[in-house]
Amino acid sequence: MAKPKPQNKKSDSKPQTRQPPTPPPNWPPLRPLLPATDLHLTPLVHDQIYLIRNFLPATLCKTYASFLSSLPLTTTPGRPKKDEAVRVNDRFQVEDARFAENLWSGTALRELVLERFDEDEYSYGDEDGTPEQDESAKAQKLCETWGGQPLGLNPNIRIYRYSKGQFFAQHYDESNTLTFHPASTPRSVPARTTWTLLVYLTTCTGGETVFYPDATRENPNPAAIAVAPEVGMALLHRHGDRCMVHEGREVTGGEKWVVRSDLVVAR
Ligand SMILES: O=C(O)CCC(=O)C(=O)O
Ligand SMILES: [Fe+2]
Repeated sequence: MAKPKPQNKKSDSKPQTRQPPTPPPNWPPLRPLLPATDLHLTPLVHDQIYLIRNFLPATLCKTYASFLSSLPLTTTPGRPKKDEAVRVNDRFQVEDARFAENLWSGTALRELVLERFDEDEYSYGDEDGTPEQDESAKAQKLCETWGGQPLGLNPNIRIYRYSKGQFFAQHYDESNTLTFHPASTPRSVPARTTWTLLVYLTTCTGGETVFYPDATRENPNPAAIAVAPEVGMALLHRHGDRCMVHEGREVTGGEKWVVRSDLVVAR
């Protein structure tokens, strides 16, 4: 059932500004991993939500959840700022360009996003076109899908732990502008975030990430789309102007651990 829409509530995806910067933690290596060839970017809602199952294997998720629980997580206050969504979880936030780069290039993510972003639909090198036409059509589709040329992940890394009773109320995720320093070049470039990345490290009862599609004339009462956290699954969803209203449903059993970043594209 569709829920009433929040009144422009947003998540606070901006990095902290007033506190002194948190030093990057000594993250465990992102190993073992499944090769990109064993993984798929599966559309859940075309052009809006993609899933990558087994993005991180269960053993690595276990290592991470236990490592992350040693970090100084802070419980977000129940009372948000005026235009922020109610969010009750324990959280750790850090600016860490190196970890963001590892999560992008050191895993299958970069390859899936850049090469295999529309596997089901796009057939590279089929009989209908020359290789050159295919390349330029693919490049165009890539920029359309991701909102620009993908550069990497937002160094603003957020870790969430939701225990029983914790949740993230309905909101939109905003696009943020930033100056991005791709690992491959010595220069920084103007960039912006276009998609949210969530990586679930655990499964739990409740705690689904639920999306509420807008009503249309053809479908005035669209069903909500609930994604139950799966160990090691990554979810990408479009944010900014075309973000779907979504929430993190209340966890009713177990703990939900999430790593959050955003896809960064050239402006
Ligand atoms: O934890 C979830 O399921 C959703 C998190 C979310 O919406 C956010 O980080 O903006
Ligand atoms: Fe969100």
